[in-house]
Amino acid sequence: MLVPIVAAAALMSYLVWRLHQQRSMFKDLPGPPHHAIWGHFLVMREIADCLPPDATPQLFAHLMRKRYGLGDFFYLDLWPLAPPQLVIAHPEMASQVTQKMNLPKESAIMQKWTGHILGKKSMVTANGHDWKIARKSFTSGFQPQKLLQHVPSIVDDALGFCEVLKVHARTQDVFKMEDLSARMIFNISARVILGLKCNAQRDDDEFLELFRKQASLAPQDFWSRYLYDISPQRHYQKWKHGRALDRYVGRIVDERIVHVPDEKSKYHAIDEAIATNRDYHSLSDKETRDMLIASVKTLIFAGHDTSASTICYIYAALSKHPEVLSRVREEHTNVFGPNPSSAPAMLRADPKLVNNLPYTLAVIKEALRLWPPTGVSLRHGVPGQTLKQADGTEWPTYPFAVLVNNCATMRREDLFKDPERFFPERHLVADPADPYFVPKDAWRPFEKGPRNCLGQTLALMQLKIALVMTLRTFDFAIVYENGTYMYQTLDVTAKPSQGLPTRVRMVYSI
Ligand code: HEM
Repeated sequence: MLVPIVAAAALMSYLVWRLHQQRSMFKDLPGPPHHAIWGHFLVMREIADCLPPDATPQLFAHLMRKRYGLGDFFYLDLWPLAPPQLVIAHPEMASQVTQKMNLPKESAIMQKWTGHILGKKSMVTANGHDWKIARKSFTSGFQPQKLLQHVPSIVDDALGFCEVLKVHARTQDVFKMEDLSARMIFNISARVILGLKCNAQRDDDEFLELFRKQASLAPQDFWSRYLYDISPQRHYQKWKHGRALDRYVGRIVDERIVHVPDEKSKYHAIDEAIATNRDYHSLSDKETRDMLIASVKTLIFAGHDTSASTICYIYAALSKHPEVLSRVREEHTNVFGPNPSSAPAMLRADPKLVNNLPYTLAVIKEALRLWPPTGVSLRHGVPGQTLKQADGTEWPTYPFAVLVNNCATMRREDLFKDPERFFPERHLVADPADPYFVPKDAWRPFEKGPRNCLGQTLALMQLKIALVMTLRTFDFAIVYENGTYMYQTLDVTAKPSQGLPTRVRMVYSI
């Protein structure tokens, strides 16, 4: 009887000591009101209560800054459920973390969210050698010049999307735009990256289904992202679907290794990566094959998920801002002529036309500012690496998880005048004296530095093409009912709530 009592007392003493040690770490650090026992849990609960339960936590930092008048950075004590955190909400400080120090990714935590989908050595979560090899292998396939050659096939996939929209326009039903746009972008990604023609837009495509099964097993709320998943059944499902996905992608990779396109001009991103590794490594090497498989999964998943939500945010914003819609339509008429059905042929003949759409680009940028699909870069502090303020004060990055919260930065009033307003014109202002001028490094939905988004040129290109193909042909009505509205939910990345219920009407017959 005595042994369990002593053991329980020892455990209690240890926990009290740990709690004290952990909470005192925050004594002199800037942050919201701190509780000696609860740390910042009470603050977190207060902020979470302002939002729907399934809202993405990437907005928390913005709301916290506003409510407690916090500065450019602050610390959060969420032990024992989450690691101690340093939150950054300022462009210059974000640059220190992502460019100057280039702090390593917080791989262990990120893998809890995405490891079963993308693999342990995914380019997004890996550090050091594993990251370098993957990034180097795929960089050339995403050069702007190389991507222009894919414009005709992107146009074809966007036309397929229009065909499906036409059916919805005829039936006047309400459908989930996020699902439809994800299917289009999935087709585009598979073609551009792998030279693979999928039919995700109309059928239940096996490749897309495998991804979706894995994504549905990702943590769906804030805390479960940090907690260990105790369900053996879910572990089994992750393992089973993961193996099926790896086999599927492995077959595609093996096929491309054997059947290299005859001309370099026909290379897709996977062919560029294989060519790079043919020069430096043996392609039969398991490590190289695993890297190719993990990278393909990462590129397809990271690419289609984020761009699909962005299209939704743009349609939602345009449905509320007819003046912006008129201006963007006018730009499309100026570039492609009055007949919307001329645009596909013109783009196929001259892919560079996609670079002549400054206002369309400004619309995309404004949607990404207000609703970034991945608004936080999660890094790990390093001993000796400190955050420096303009007055020379230094603040520790270690032992904290460092959250570069671009979502909060891009809603700052001192950086973006009228931050809650959807105002694409701000991205066209060149005069620094203009109050709407966007300061250097303040717009960062693709992050900056060596770990910035590899696919940003492709993302912007496919978004512009999708908008050219749809905006003059359809009117989009966003139909939330019973007092619901659009916000960003947490579903691996941030997605529009309820998949963005939409009804379309054809305004031009194609
Ligand atoms: C609107 C669309 C997109 C947005 C907003 C976006 C945003 C981002 C952000 C913020 C990061 C940094 C993440 C972090 O620091 O943890 C990132 C990384 C990455 N993105 Fe994107 N992305 C988009 C589309 C794409 C596309 C189309 C692809 C490829 C097909 C892609 C591939 C990647 C890859 C491979 C990385 C990891 C890069 C590295 O760590 O070296 N993304 N993206």
